[in-house]
Amino acid sequence: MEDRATANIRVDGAPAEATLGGGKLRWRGAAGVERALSLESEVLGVEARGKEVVVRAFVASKAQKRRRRDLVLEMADGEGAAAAWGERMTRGLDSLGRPKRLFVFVNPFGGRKCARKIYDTEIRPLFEAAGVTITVQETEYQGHAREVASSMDLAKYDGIVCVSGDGVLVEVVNGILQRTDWEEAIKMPIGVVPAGTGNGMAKSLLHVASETYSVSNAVFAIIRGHKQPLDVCTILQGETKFFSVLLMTWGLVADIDIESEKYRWMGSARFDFYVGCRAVVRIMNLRKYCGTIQFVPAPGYEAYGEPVKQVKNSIIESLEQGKSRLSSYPGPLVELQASDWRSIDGPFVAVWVNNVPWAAEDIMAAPEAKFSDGYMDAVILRDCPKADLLSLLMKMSNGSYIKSPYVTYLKVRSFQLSPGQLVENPKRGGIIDVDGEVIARGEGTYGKSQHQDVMAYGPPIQLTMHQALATVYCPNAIR
Ligand SMILES: Nc1ncnc2c1ncn2[C@@H]1O[C@H](COP(=O)(O)OP(=O)(O)OP(=O)(O)O)[C@@H](O)[C@H]1O
Repeated sequence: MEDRATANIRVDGAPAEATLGGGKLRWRGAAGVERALSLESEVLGVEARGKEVVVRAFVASKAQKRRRRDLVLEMADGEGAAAAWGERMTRGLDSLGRPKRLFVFVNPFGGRKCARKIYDTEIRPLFEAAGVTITVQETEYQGHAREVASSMDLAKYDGIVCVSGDGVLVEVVNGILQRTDWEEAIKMPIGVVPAGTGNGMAKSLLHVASETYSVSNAVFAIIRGHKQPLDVCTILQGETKFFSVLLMTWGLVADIDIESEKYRWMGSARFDFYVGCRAVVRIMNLRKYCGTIQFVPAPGYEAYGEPVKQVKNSIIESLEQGKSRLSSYPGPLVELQASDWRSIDGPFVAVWVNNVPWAAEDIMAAPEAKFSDGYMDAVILRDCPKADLLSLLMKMSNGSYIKSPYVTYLKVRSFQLSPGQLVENPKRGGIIDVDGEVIARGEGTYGKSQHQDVMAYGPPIQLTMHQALATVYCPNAIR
């Protein structure tokens, strides 16, 4: 859109002169006020209709909330001018590299069970206005998104969208990485539209780009098609592997979260109330877990912990074994020296390892986390007087809790958790949760007898980062 075009038009019945150039459509409105629309950041699509050009816009108002608006330009020079302007603007939009064909997962059971309604009322109309061809797949059971992502014909689509919580996103990443063509497949951009109870990724992407957290802003980010590389963490225990893009939690927050599951039937408001009460109960009867963590610190964090004399580097061993079997993604190929490792011994109140800043839309667990820096942000809480703990948890809503003297916050390349039993009850273990799913439960924890977890509680669980392995749609260039 280097060249400039002008035309006499009528907008909302009032005559005006319009200019098209530099990626902007400008015109003088009825009161003589100059108006402008940016093709890149405000226009969804364009259509020539007889003598008219309809510009489907999504504009930010003073209150910052974007709204749909159709601008109808009536061309004084008739149909030929309308067709030429329609084509010119369409060429301008096409040059932006926006996705045209999207595969959309909708989890009808996500969050408050209204993802389907959100899709019909808020999401589909925006995609339609942008002329995006959509293929929708409702997820029918747990693991369905993973299955589909592991076998679908990706050549038919420009991107995959998850209208869900973080759970479906994680399934899609895991499904893609189990493909034999994973190396190419993982380049497929993935979009997230928040429609679950845990929407940490959508919140992180919108917040870092200074966009308001909303369904429509998340959809518009996908339509605009900006992309952001995303680190993927391989979680490994022996032969068992799992890929994570959000966070691992052990101790306090995992306990509150998982023990609250059984009260889900109560509905969201009472569920939130229950989580609050549960948090207070957990603080009153604060649990501390034995265990050890080991890590390879990022540059600048070498002073944390104690040097480790002997590390059995099973990360590399397991990944090397995986490589020889070929096929799916083996995990990152890292060369870590034994001398790089440091360790911290328990007891621990909580350990959280994060890839992105927000763990949910109201919990900023790792304010320093970056999407593709190749590091995890580890948060360690070893002890904290009960009197300070509630206020510390409250400050998780804006991330300021990391300033507490009881919190250790550091960036690491690799991390190993050897979870132990409760200090006050050696017969009882804890819960390890990755991206909202329990991966290991110790003896005596809630749900132990009902579920077979993917990993065992006790043996070391290792986390290693693969920098910028995946790609997500984001609102605009992220710092
Ligand atoms: N039709 C379905 N029935 C049951 N489970 C489903 C269905 N579709 C998806 N799931 C599972 O629901 C889980 C959570 O999905 P999602 O993250 O979208 O919602 P959520 O409300 O944020 O859930 P959670 O709070 O458990 O994280 C995923 O593991 C997914 O596999």
